[in-house]
Amino acid sequence: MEGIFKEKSDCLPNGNALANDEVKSPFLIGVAGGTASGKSTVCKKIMEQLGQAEMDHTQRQVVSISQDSFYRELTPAEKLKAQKGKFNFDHPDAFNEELMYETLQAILNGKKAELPSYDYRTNSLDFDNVLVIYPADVVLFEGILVFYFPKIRDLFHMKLFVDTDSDTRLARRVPRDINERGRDLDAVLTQYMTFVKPAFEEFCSPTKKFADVIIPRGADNTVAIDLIVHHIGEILAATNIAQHNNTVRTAAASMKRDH
Ligand SMILES: Nc1ncnc2c1ncn2[C@@H]1O[C@H](COP(=O)(O)OP(=O)(O)O)[C@@H](O)[C@H]1O
Ligand SMILES: Nc1ccn([C@@H]2O[C@H](COP(=O)(O)O)[C@@H](O)[C@H]2O)c(=O)n1
Repeated sequence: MEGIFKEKSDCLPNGNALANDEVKSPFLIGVAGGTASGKSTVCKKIMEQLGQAEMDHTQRQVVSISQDSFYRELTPAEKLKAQKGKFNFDHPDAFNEELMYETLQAILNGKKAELPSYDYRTNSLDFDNVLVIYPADVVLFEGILVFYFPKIRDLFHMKLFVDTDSDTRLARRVPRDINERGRDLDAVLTQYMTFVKPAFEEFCSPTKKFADVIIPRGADNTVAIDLIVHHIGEILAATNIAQHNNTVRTAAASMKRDH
């Protein structure tokens, strides 16, 4: 997985021009929570309320990425285990921590990144479906263990934890894994009892204490989502003003030079 970072572009696809040595460093928000707690749904709602969801992804000021893109590639023996539901995808070792850190660093340094999507049917990264992350103002990074790794946790400007009760999460995970992830009921329940539940208790749940905002009931909590959206809206407005001022300053300097 090399070459996922591209050099900083001078002119962004969303029309924002960067001065030669200016870096567009986004506000990075971590969104953690147990499996099927509603992390992706919360991110989607935030994007929708900010008017970003319907925008072409090259134009967005707010982008959302998933920790799934950083599952490490499995050895042939691990692949066989995974096919039988006997690989622990909820353990921190299932992720490529270094790549996750380097990618977030690159994004924070205003570089474009290309992330593979994740194919749950084959338990592997899908490099044919790559999500291009252009420099944005706000980046949401969601996943079960985004607050687990201290080095990564320290990169976030804001940390959200989606706190949905475990019965509800299991009731959502079962139909989702059967309908969308190509699993059968027996495998879903065995994986849940063997790996998912114990790993949630050992690795994910303890990271709730690092959150700045805990969102009980996930996407149903419209009050919490409204407050978060309001906060992000203020960040975007401040960024737009700063960019406008910078453009005016650059134009004034160039007029003065030409004179
Ligand atoms: N508030 C909600 N009410 C009903 N279903 C929901 C709600 N939030 C999420 N879901 C459903 O639960 C499943 C898991 O949600 P998702 O947002 O993908 O969770 P996560 O990203 O935490 O795994 C999906 O099928 C989604 O449509
Ligand atoms: N090949 C895989 C990879 C991951 N999982 C499960 O996905 C869960 C994380 O995704 P959420 O959208 O639910 O947060 C995690 O609990 C893994 O068990 C999988 O089943 N197969």
